[in-house]
Amino acid sequence: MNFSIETNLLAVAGITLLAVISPGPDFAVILRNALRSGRGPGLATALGIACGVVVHVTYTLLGLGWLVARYAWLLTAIRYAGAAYLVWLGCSALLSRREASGRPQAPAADARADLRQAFGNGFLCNILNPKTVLFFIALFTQVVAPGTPLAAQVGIGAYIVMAHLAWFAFVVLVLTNPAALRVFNNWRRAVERGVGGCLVALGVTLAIDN
Ligand SMILES: NC(=[NH2+])NCCC[C@H](N)C(=O)O
Repeated sequence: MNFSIETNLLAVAGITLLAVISPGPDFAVILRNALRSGRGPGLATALGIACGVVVHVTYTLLGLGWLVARYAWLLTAIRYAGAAYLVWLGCSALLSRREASGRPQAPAADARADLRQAFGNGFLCNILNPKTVLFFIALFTQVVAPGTPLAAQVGIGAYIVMAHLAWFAFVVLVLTNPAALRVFNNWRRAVERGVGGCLVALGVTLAIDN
């Protein structure tokens, strides 16, 4: 088959958008952090996710995807670590006692710690998702390589990073606008429990799903 580079780029653009937008662990952790801690930590979570994607893009561009095929235990290890992390995030949302989203009067040091923690949540959640690992390997072996010029491959990587950042930042901005927060504040406990339950369910599914 002889796909033109334009066809390939369109395919990559479309496949990426679908993968980014379809709800999964990253989406759940964005919900958890934006609703719990507000806009700043929500955006820090989105940035963490995007940095996780930078890592996926980097090892894929370096041609290290074959490691996962060669050492199957690598993917298994990522899967169990990711599952445990999601269950932990979910349980902490289920058991959370925090008040008022965004905690406007939080001391500066607390606020910085919140941002760092939120960034780490997004980063780890993304990096430990075996489906994202497989997404990159499949995309770069089936659609991008081997004839695609390196500059185009780097451009595709940058596009995938930006697509994650833009989508998840957009979700955070929507969730933390005043109207949405008013609704959320009336249902705070239920929503936090619901999101926590989803995270635990995603973790358990990841652990038992082959
Ligand atoms: N290309 C990917 N698989 N990206 C990460 C997954 C994004 C997915 N929509 C989620 O919310 O978890």
